Amino acid sequence: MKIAVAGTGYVGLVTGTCLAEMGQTVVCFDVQEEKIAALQQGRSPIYEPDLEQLIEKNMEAGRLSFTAEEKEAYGEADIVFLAVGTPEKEDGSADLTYIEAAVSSIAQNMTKDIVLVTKSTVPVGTNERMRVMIERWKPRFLRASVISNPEFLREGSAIHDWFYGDRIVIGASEADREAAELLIRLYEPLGIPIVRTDLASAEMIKYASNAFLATKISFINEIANICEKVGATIDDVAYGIGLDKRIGSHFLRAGIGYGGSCFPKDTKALVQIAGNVQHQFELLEAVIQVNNHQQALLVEKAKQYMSLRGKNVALLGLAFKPNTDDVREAASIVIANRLLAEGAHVVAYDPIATNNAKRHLPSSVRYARSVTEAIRDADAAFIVTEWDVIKQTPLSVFREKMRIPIIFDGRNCYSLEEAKQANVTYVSIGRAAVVGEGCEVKKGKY
Ligand SMILES: NC(=O)c1ccc[n+]([C@@H]2O[C@H](COP(=O)([O-])OP(=O)(O)OC[C@H]3O[C@@H](n4cnc5c(N)ncnc54)[C@H](O)[C@@H]3O)[C@@H](O)[C@H]2O)c1
Ligand SMILES: O=c1ccn([C@@H]2O[C@H](COP(=O)(O)OP(=O)(O)O[C@H]3O[C@H](CO)[C@@H](O)[C@H](O)[C@H]3O)[C@@H](O)[C@H]2O)c(=O)[nH]1
Repeated sequence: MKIAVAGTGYVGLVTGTCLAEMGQTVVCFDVQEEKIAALQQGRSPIYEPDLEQLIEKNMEAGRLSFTAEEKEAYGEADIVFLAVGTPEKEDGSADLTYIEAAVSSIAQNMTKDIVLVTKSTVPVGTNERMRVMIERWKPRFLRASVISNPEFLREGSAIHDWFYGDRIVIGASEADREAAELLIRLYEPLGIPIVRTDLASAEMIKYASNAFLATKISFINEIANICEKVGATIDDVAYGIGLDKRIGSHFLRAGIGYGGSCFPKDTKALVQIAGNVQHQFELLEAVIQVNNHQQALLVEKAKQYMSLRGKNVALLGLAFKPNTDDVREAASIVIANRLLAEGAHVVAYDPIATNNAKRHLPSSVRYARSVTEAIRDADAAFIVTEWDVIKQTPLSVFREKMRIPIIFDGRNCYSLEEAKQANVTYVSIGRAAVVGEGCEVKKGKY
């Protein structure tokens, strides 16, 4: 059996590589020739733990290959996994241009009956429309089945998530029952529970999952903001809530809001999907609004302590979360722009994401090669991503290196006890501020 994968972003690369690791023969195609050229030399265009080693291993075993030729990818393929991007349009709805282009190319280049498996996140109804499209464009004597198989991987732990996911969702219409069974057999060795649905329900499971997780984050962030005002501590509150099994302890880390290539776009797309059927999704609209507010919160907090004009500010962490080089919709972009608008000089540090960040952040941001270089003589430090290398830097180092040791921590990397012992001014999320001696900065005084 030959498997083709369309798109070599996170989802395409992880899908192709992990299927090869499971013993399948896989060829991955992308329209970006430079990505394919790098991959053909065993180099991953993205930073994802363990991915490059697995790519190399499976290329050497002859199970995994990469091509920029559509014919080579789709000709003779039995199954095609579709993993192209579905970015956000200006109105928040999903842009399906890449999906349509890929379906058209698959239809023109297929030489056997195929099962088209949609991994990309697409609005409810898209797979049904894809069935119609491919039916119209493919050779008449061949058959194409369409399956919705949304992906739930998290960046930074994508390989683990493939092999140990909580569930696999397979949506298919009655007419494509055999194709769904083929896919179920392909996934069976993983031993992961399989949820078998119709096309629309599978598409909805993906959006509803992301929207629910985003809701949990905005909820805990709102609780954190109230905690600060009533003298409660968010760490204890989140722990106390999470022990209730009906709530669960995951996704209750308060911070500077969610970012990344999925939650921001998928929440907006679901508001649009609901709007298209005259349903105003008020709860999700509020989740999005809370998140926008939360991403800007750290700068607003800093302004209560100091004027940022002319200050040297260290921005620690640029990726939207640790263990990825992805900067899409990261809070660092909002924070850097706001700091610059307040007149601060920004020196940024990220262990992996700097090259990507340069494409997203204003050109006046300067870059350091280490935490200590970024905080040297700084007037304030903003912690934006909880990379190990950042959160393992003792606060005593901040005290020693900074001109005035004041830290605005958007990820609650340190305990209040550590902050007191290090004698720094430490402002975090949902917790009381710690004010160190010699850095009692107050509004308008600094
Ligand atoms: N990134 C994630 O963590 C994640 C997780 C689950 C689901 N998803 C969803 O999966 C989809 C892909 O996400 P991603 O982050 O991997 O995207 P990405 O932007 O990293 O990569 C998409 C790739 O598709 C390629 N492409 C565009 N048009 C093509 C075409 N016609 N043929 C072949 N390749 C083409 C692009 O060149 C790019 O390399 C999106 O719908 C996303 O919402 C992403
Ligand atoms: O308690 C938490 C958990 C996460 N986050 C933030 O939420 C964002 C998203 O984090 P995460 O979900 O770990 O990363 P993604 O790689 O974006 O994965 C999400 O989006 C993917 C794309 O749809 C889905 O496949 C995954 O299941 C879903 O978790 C990041 O900015 C995190 O910092 C918090 O602020 N608090």
